[in-house]
Amino acid sequence: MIRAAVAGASGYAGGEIVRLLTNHPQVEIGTLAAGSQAGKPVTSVHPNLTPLADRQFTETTPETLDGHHVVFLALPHGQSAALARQLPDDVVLIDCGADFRLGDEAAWTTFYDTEFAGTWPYGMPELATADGPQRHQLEGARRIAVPGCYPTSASLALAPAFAAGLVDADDVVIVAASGTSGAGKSLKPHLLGAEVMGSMSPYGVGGVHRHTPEIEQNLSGAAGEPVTVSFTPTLAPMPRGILATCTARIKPGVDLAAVRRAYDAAYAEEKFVHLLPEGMWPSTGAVLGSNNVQIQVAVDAHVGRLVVASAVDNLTKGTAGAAVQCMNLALGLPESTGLPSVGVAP
Ligand SMILES: NC(=O)C1=CN([C@@H]2O[C@H](COP(=O)(O)OP(=O)(O)OC[C@H]3O[C@@H](n4cnc5c(N)ncnc54)[C@H](OP(=O)(O)O)[C@@H]3O)[C@@H](O)[C@H]2O)C=CC1
Ligand SMILES: CC(=O)N[C@@H](CCC(=O)OP(=O)(O)O)C(=O)O
Repeated sequence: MIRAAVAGASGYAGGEIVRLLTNHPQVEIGTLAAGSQAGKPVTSVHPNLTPLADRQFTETTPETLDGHHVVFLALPHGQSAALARQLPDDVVLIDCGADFRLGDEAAWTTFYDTEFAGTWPYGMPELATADGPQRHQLEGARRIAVPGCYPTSASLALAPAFAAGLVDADDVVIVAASGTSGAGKSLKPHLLGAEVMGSMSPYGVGGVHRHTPEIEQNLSGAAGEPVTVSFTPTLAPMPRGILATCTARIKPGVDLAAVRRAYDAAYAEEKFVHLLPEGMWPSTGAVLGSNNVQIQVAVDAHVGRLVVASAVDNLTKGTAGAAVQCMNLALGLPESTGLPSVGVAP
């Protein structure tokens, strides 16, 4: 059995990792570490985790995380690097924070207020590049940076078009709506029930959201040239889910059939990323609780733009599902082991 620990297990991302691990046939759940909730019963924070009713959160130290094959880090940004440095090299460390996602130190410094910590292999197995999906970088890896939730949705939506050379690199617009769990569970006055119920609002507007450089990094890798994007996130009155609507200027002569061929080639063999049949459009409800990504494409010939919509559950494929998928790849297990490919509906 693989012994796995989770730091930040009392948070939304950590709780979702634990939920998935309870259904993983080859994982034994070890330390569940927390901050302020250390010492409390696991089910006092995550009442859905019934099989762990006799477990308590422990403190987060290198000692409590010792003795595991895998350690998941689901801590606030900037807190993973210090802890990671104190854990052994041979442990598989999977970081759900942003600390090790970016390759460009200048981009990090522009968008984050902590010191640049370095770059780990990026945990998006299906991400298209000119040489095919990048999952081979994760096979046998001992350090993996799990993508942000918006970058998961937007990058999987657009990367096949860039890898196939169907769109221009300098005219990409992404507007994405996220459920409130994307913001974590610490108290934020603008996220009280009264503020978000029955209301939608953009935030991080004007190219300042920290996921902008992460999306650009992913799409530039697919395109083989620098890609710039205009990204606007929106808060939606729902607990989970992201719907990203992405558009890009399409190259002359590219039609819908060529677009669908490119997306089919990228995702036909993928278990979790699905190009929907023509006429169906992604919805957050259809991917809820699953590791799936739904994608649909259209060509708006009137303005010469490719339109791609994608839906993910921000806590599953957007974080914890990707983390477990990466663990499977790192350890040589079948990639989908323990991961739900069927959502809950309605
Ligand atoms: N929510 C999402 O959809 C996504 C989240 N992520 C990333 O995952 C990480 C966790 O996010 P999320 O779960 O949403 O955040 P939460 O605020 O819900 O959880 C944060 C976790 O970190 C713990 N923690 C905070 N400070 C400390 C500390 N000093 N020492 C030990 N533990 C500490 C908290 O413990 P306690 O509550 O006990 O104090 C809690 O378990 C972040 O880096 C986030 O960016 C990535 C993609 C999507
Ligand atoms: C709704 C909401 O607030 N979402 C978060 C993104 C969550 C995410 O993907 O996480 P990382 O912080 O790990 O990059 C935000 O916009 O900051």
